[in-house]
Amino acid sequence: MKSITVNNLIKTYGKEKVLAVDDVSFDVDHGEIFGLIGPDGSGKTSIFRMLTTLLLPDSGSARIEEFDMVKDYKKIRHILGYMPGKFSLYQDLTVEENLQFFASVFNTTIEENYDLIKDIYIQIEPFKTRKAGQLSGGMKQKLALCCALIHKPKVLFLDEPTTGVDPVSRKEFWVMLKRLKKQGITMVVATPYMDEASLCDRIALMQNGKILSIETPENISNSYPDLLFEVKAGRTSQVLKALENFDQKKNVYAFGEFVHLSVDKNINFNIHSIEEFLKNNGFENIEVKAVKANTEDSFIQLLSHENN
Ligand SMILES: Nc1ncnc2c1ncn2[C@@H]1O[C@H](COP(=O)(O)OP(=O)(O)OP(=O)(O)O)[C@@H](O)[C@H]1O
Repeated sequence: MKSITVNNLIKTYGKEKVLAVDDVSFDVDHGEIFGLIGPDGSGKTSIFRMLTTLLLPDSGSARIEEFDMVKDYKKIRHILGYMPGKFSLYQDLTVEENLQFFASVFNTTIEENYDLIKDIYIQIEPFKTRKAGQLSGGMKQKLALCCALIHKPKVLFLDEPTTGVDPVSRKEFWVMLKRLKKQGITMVVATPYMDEASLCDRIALMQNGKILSIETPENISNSYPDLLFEVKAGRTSQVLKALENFDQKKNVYAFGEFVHLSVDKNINFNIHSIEEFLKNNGFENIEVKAVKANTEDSFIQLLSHENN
């Protein structure tokens, strides 16, 4: 049996029937970290709200462990933890009071389940008398995770858990998630960060309420269908503008300090033609290298394919 099974979920909003989730199906194994990746408005939060029993679907079904999302919603609430994107904490309560509150909602105590949160809680324990509203972003996030874990859930939903958090805290957060995975907890994580996507076991790439692909990060990169080049020649914005007019380009976009340029694999293509083109357009110190696509490149490719 899978930990989560989702079948043909559809969700619309309002009289206009805005289609937020469009026939979405996927399943998640026990102890898997499953990523939902997509731009704002692609439907991630709506899926989370349905699976955490806070919102009814128009149609479709889902099971969390052995329970039906609609019929068994009360049982599901006992076995899932939810860390919503916007803060779930009571800003005027202290760190310890927040944790006690969440424990009492589930008829448990901090002591009873301390083992599961220990590694995370010791990092914020020195501030246990501080109000949650006065914590840094990284500490708030650790407290929110402790609160979501305090009743020992089997399944954990994390909606953009690292948005607005500094890079060091983001890294630490993923170390914590990997530890929870070792304890057998199933996790579904929505994130807009592509480097985090590659830390998931499998990822679903989403756009306009639909899942475009579900794959391991490695397979997503390996199945990239085009040739990909990394280009540098001075100011990225100028290189980008020039390469927009490169005849053989499929996609061209900024990628950190580089420009990434993709070209159809099936045409007879010589890498030197990129350098020549840039030289003819007045660029100097040109560096061009063939590179392997990562998750972000694959996502851009899938999106452009969908939009054409
Ligand atoms: N309560 C609502 N009423 C009307 N439309 C809504 C409502 N909630 C979401 N939507 C719309 O449904 C679509 C999907 O939104 P959703 O919040 O699920 O996406 P998301 O991927 O989580 O994006 P974000 O990260 O911005 O929350 C969007 O077009 C959004 O405007």
